[in-house]
Amino acid sequence: MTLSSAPGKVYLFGEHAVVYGEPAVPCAIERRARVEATQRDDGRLRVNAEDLSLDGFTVEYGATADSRPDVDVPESLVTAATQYVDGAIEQVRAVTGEDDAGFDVTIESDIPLGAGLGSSAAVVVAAIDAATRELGVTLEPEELAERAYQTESQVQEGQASRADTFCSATGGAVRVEGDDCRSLEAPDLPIVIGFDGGAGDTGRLVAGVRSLREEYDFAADTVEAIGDIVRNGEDALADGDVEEIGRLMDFNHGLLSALGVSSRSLDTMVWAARDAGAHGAKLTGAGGGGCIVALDPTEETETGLSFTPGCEDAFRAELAETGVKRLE
Ligand SMILES: Nc1ncnc2c1ncn2[C@@H]1O[C@H](COP(=O)(O)OP(=O)(O)OP(=O)(O)O)[C@@H](O)[C@H]1O
Ligand SMILES: C[C@@](O)(CCO)CC(=O)[O-]
Ligand SMILES: [Mg+2]
Repeated sequence: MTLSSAPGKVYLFGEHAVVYGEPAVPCAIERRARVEATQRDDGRLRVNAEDLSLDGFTVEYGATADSRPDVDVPESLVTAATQYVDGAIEQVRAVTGEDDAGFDVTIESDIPLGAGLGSSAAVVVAAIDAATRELGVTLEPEELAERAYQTESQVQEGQASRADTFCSATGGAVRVEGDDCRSLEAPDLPIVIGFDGGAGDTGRLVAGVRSLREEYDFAADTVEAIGDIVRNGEDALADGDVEEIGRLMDFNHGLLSALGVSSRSLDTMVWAARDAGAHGAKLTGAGGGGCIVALDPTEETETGLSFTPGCEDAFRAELAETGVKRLE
């Protein structure tokens, strides 16, 4: 049996635009997905994902595409639930050359699903790491990130960046532009997260931005302008200028909102954070619902958010210095 964990992330700048080759700066946070893998000798995959619904459920199915999951929940939920883990195991089989390898996989996660904190990337990174090690192969973080990216890309129908998976595999703050992925020196940031209890579908939100961008030149310009914000943000990060970082996050949120990926509750939380005196606030990740990220060294934003109708949870997040962790 092997056990690996990988962190979630927030985007300081650049989600969505990063899919079209603009740079982005995500930052890993100490909220983790833990994946345990044990090899089976019958070639089947059995996934136990307690956090996927309130009750949790176990899915057991074979190595072939037509074998039906043994679970009593709607088909769409099963598909949404299993596609990232399926894709991860496919990568494990490809990288190890063990096409018939089967696994019992158990997932436990502190990262809310579909909320912009990179639960999919964390689960995929931890799953590939645990299952490859179970077969005696240990991947370097870069190779692990690349394999995890292939999985996200497949699930998001070819429309994914390397940002979430690279950040989760390596930890810390990173800069991703196309296939150029590197670690960044970042100041210790006072990150506060607000969560509306909801979720957005990454694939659908990415598709929405893509069609806007194809239809309107000004939407394509908006995507490019997000790239300009990121470049300015890198300078502000290098200078440790938290006020400027916050101002740029505010601007970034406005452009994401223009691209149609915010929501009433995300906007409400962003304004609550600003009213509480945060340096800046924006949605994080794909949007549609889920989380915002704000910067505030005082307690005010966390307190303000916790009294904001529509905000289900407000908490401080620490930077995760380490990406994937090999626990057993
Ligand atoms: N604890 C978990 N157990 C099993 N699968 C999970 C778990 N957490 C996430 N997943 C998988 O990831 C999917 C959610 O990924 P999605 O990309 O939509 O959201 P996210 O990664 O949380 O947010 P974002 O991509 O915006 O940062 C779930 O539908 C499920 O397939
Ligand atoms: C919306 C997006 O930019 C981030 C999702 O966390 C999609 C991606 O980069 O693959
Ligand atoms: Mg995701």
